Amino acid sequence: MFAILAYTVLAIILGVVITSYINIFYGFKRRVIQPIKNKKSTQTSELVYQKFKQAPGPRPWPIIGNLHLLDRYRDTPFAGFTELAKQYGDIYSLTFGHTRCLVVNNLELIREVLNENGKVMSGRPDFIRYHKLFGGERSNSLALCDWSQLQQKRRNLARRHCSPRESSSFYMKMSQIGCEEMEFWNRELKNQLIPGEPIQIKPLILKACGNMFSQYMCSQRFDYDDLEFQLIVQYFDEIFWEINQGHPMDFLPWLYPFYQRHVNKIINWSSTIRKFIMERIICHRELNIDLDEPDRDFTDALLRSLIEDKEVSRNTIIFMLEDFIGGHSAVGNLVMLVLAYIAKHQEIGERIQEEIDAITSEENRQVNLLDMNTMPYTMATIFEVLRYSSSPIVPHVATEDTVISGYGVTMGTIVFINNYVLNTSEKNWINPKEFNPLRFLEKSIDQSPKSTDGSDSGIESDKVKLQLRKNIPHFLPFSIGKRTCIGQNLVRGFGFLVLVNILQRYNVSSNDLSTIKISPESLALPANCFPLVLTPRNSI
Ligand code: HEM
Repeated sequence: MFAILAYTVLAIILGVVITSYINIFYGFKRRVIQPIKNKKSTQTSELVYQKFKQAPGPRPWPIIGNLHLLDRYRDTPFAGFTELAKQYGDIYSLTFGHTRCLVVNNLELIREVLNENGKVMSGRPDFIRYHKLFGGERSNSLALCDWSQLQQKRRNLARRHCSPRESSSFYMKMSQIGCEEMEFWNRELKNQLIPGEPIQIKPLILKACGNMFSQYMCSQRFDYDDLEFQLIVQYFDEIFWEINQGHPMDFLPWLYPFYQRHVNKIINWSSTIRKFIMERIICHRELNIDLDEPDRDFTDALLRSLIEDKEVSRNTIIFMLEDFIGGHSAVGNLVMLVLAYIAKHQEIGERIQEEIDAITSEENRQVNLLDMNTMPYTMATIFEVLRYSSSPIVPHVATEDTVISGYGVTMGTIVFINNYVLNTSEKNWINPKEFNPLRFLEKSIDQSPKSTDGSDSGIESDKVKLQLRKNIPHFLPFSIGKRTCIGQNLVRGFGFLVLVNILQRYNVSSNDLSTIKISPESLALPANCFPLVLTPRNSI
């Protein structure tokens, strides 16, 4: 009896392994057939079909494919991809579980994928976690859905409000909201701060960012001691961390039952957030919308589109608000990282404070968004954090068979865009391992003598005025192409305001630098991260 059972189990395991291998091997070997112009033919329209091999790569194993190759790089998969590129070249294929993957490791290839082939490379992976985070359906999410007409519509709807142009009325609104919120923030901090003692500052920064986003998009702010608000800010932060982590379940979905508790936690975070958005924001706004008046904010624009456009559903707008309000976690985590690097390199904080003081000392005022262009070192520090943390670009998926750099890419292939290699390569940066904001600065074109009215706040180094380097082709923190980040102006604007308003009033340091643990390849910090010491500046 026992022997029969053992043989049956063995036969099942063998059957699973063989089926898995056949499946993986088929994906590994499959060629892509694409039409090309017939060079011999005199008729320009005549097409012939050519078979394209997939990019080279290691032979996959049954069940796991090539996942074992990244075992050493669990926390730094893109460093692993960079290592593998030394063996297989700048473009290579892998198999994770049963899924074919392509990794591209230089700027030309990245452009070929995201710009030239954007139309067929704009899907997203079908991970279970992505569905669970968005009410069971990842197409509800702007960042995790496949490309579609609805997505185009959602992006257009969001663009005006969520990508405010410099000196537009939306930009000025952002500035005002950010500055006012930092006044609330400062009062709250004073209540909590014990001089010289470290403070867990992350929740407070996230609440400030959360309020900036909800005021900007929904004209609504919440008290810092509002328990529901505190909870959703915390849950958004948990989700930001979660989304930035890889998970074995993504490529081995049969592990799902073993991670049921984790998945339930994710479902609870996102459903609590949605309930909050529904009850505390949308419900009473729906009653008050006046279609004859211009839109006050993003929520008005969404509610208007709900009434005017049959394709837009209530779900669409709830999830869009969730996506965009949730952007505050990215900004909060980014600011925390900047503060961490300032705690590690005190001279960086001092140089930012020099820029702040040059602007504010005469007029004794808050820094606002109009000051951003005269604070190049501050912006360079934010960019250096973006470079140094090298936040990964969300993976893309080929929605049709296509060809990249002469290699066939089969439909469903997940494409990893290795921007880590761009950010860390000695070909692109001098001494890339060094944290140095100056790399984002260059001599100012305007070398006019420094004005004497105190308004010139440009950092001077050996009497040379510096300005921010713009359009560095290999620096792509927000990606390029069809699915580029919609929130980048909000990141720059609100991130800048939070940072300068903190440094205007406080010196930032740490009593124990060893507590500052920063994971490479990620902007996300754990919800419970390091404390910092905020010391009021003498001049304030
Ligand atoms: C430091 C902060 C941020 C960084 C580094 C960042 C970076 C990125 C990157 C790399 C992508 C993927 C682009 C691609 O797949 O090619 C992306 C997508 C996206 N981001 Fe951001 N982002 C940040 C903050 C924000 C904020 C604050 C918002 C909204 C308020 C936002 C909204 C979005 C959306 C909606 C997408 C999806 C666009 C699409 O797939 O069509 N992001 N972001």
